[in-house]
Amino acid sequence: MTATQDIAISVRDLKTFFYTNNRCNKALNGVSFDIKKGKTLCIVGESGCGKSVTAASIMQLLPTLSRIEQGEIIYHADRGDIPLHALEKNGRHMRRIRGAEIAMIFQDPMTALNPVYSVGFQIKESLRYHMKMVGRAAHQKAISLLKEMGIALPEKRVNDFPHRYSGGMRQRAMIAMAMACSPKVLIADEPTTALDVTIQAQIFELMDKLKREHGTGIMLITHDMGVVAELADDVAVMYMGNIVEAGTVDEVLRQPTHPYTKALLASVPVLGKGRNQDIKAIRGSTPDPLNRPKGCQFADRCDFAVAQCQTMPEETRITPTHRVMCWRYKELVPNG
Ligand SMILES: Nc1ncnc2c1ncn2[C@@H]1O[C@H](COP(=O)(O)OP(=O)(O)OP(=O)(O)O)[C@@H](O)[C@H]1O
Repeated sequence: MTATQDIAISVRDLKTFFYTNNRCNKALNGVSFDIKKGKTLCIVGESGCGKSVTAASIMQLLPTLSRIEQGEIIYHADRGDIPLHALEKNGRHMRRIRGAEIAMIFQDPMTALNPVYSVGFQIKESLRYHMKMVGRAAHQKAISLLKEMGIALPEKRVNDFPHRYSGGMRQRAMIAMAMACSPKVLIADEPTTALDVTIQAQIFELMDKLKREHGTGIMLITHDMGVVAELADDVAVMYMGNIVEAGTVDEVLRQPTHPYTKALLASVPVLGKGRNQDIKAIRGSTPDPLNRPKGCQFADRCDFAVAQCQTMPEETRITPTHRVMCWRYKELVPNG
């Protein structure tokens, strides 16, 4: 078990729903996890399972047609616990926390960078707003952040506009901006999907360094099990708005228990195993979120489904850190 002082954000039984055309999509249907200080939590799962909605719920950046229906998001700040779910999303308190104490990086850096201002101006604006740092001190800080992110000639590059940066450099600039105020938590939503693999590796190395040297708690959303193996301390596997399995990276990758986790792992090639490995795509597709099956959401695609799976499985703890939502988990525990 993790001591409370080691947790940066705890999410408990979070339910976030979308309301469109008088219909309700239970995008998050009771999600619980912790983002620990100085650790990386990877959230994995297929498209539409709720990864981005989880991030948007924490940041209080949900679209207008959605809302948090139930549950808690507690930010354990040095000054005390702050219930983020209860803060007004555009209120002063949330604006002070967002970007400064909890920062986010996106797949597309232009989501965060404004094309009409220089990169340096944007970093300095964040330093001014959140840290009251201005003038020469802010300028020097912007340069040192770009340098820390591995941008060559930062004294010159600080004055460039984002369009003069390459894709990888923009991503670094966005991380520099996110890190400007030394956030306690960094939420990264598929931050390297659009980049080539060498740049991808450099960005991940950078994030790992931030975690080690600044004690930043990282929540990394990814499709990529290779990235999980490389970077995660903890893993949460999502399917249709539920965390179906969670645990330490060793538990989830070495002893996957939920049929969905097993299927996800079987669907990716393993480096070093050669060309003849048995790679299996997960059969079927995710159900219509507006017309969900009654019980286990994965049952229709599951090779182990039985009649009991027509009712929603309870969450069971296999170890203090490893939990699973599957009626048949006991039969499926490796060596179990
Ligand atoms: N702006 C929106 N309006 C209506 N429904 C939405 C919106 N954004 C997300 N949803 C719904 O919420 C659910 C969760 O979506 P979410 O974007 O979190 O998935 P995801 O796991 O991040 O997928 P991806 O990997 O494709 O980004 C889906 O059913 C999706 O259709």
